[in-house]
Amino acid sequence: FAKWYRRYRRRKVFIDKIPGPPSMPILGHTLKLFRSAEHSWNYFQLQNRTFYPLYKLWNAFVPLVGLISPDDIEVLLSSKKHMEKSKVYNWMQGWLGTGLLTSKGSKWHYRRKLLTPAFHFGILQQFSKTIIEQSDLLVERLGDECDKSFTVLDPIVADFTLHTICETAMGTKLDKTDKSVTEYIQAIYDIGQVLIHRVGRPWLFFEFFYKFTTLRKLEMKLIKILHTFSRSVIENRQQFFNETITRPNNTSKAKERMALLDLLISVKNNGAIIDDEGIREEVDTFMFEGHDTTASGILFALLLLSNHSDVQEKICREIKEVMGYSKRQFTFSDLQNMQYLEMVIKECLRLFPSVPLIARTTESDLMTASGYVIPADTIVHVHIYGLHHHPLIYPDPEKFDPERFSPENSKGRHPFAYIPFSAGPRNCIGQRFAMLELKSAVAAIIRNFILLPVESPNDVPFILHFVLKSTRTTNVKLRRRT
Ligand code: HEM
Repeated sequence: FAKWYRRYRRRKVFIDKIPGPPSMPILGHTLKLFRSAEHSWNYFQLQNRTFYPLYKLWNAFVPLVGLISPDDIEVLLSSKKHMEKSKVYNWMQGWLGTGLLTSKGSKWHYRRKLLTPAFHFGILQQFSKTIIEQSDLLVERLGDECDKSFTVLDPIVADFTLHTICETAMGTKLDKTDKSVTEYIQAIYDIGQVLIHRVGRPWLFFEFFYKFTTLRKLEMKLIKILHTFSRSVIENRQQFFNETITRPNNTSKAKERMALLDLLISVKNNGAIIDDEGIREEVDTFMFEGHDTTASGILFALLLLSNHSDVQEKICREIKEVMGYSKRQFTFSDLQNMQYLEMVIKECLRLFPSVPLIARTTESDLMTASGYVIPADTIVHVHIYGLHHHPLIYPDPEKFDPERFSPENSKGRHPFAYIPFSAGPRNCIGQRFAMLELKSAVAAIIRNFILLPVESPNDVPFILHFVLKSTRTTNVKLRRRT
């Protein structure tokens, strides 16, 4: 008890030093904070706007602070010591196991080193053909929506990103008519809701209480749907792999050119430390991270563009400069040459970062650049959305202005002031893949359609979720571009 009390006192001194409302009793505060996922999103936003360089949530019993200053964020994210995610990520383990997103220590090191080559520049070049083909299919699908009073984009875009990640990283073509695809996308949304619901109910933090709830039963049902889907993807590829690749090729050169699932299967076949369950957890991790985040990025980009016809015109002009009057498909290098489009996507991810909040648990005391000593075992939030919208960092932060990312205007920006893909050793392994997919989809859509507004991006009602989500669908009007 004496040890616990000493730790509590230290945390209390730290928490009391941070400006903000007085710490509230945990239950009252939690009920207030988590009345709904929408309410908690607004509460986080308020904290971000009001306090600088850091804000506090909860109290010394469960110390939780949020960093806002880029200098402090740099100290945390670039540290090799504080790489462990916060405890909330553990609740994803029923679904994702300890895949790359949720693992820690030597397991994370081994897997990160193993999987990094699967996102090498050369592999991306290989994938680009599939990504561009899928973008053309997306355009074909959207063609049916032209001239309607509005189109709900969410299911169409989620379908595109799931097919793209499966056909590239997993080497598996999904059946367009298969119902399990829509079931899988819905299950990912629902499991996010379940986990967020749990975060807001402190009594459910205890496994003993949680395991008797209907929420747990729902979680188990969703996990079954998710695992059945990912296992079918693995079996499919394993069969193909065994039939076509008879002689295992274990050279590092061969591994460099392998897509993610092939790499995992070949490593397992060659007796390295990964088993079927290990492959399953990585497939689940990459299918989730690799489709939900990019879908959110594309949806918000299209919403923004529908409200900014001038930016659509500039993208069009750039496409003409790169392609001339040719109607041929884009290539990897065409997309690489579209620099203005890249600035637009970067600005979209500033305003609507697909992963709005990340969290770590400090392993030992952490001295921030602003002079606070955050005690060990504190949950530390990096509210990426709050950082990207902070008026001290971005003047007129709500304005959509792709020129912020021109080479001249980017000069001198703090490297940790813009972190849609996080930063440091645990940054997003799929960021180049994501940029390529976003560019390909947006370029193909703008080349073929004029987007007209149905709603404003300024009043999207967000909810607290792992991926940036609104309570509403994303709607635009599509007209064929002549
Ligand atoms: C617009 C799209 C994307 C955004 C904004 C994004 C953002 C992020 C962020 C912020 C993190 C850090 C998470 C944390 O610290 O908790 C992360 C990690 C990760 N991302 Fe992405 N991501 C995107 C697309 C992708 C894609 C396409 C893939 C895979 C193909 C991917 C795979 C991963 C993985 C596996 C991790 C965990 C890395 C590790 O901990 O070592 N992401 N991503």
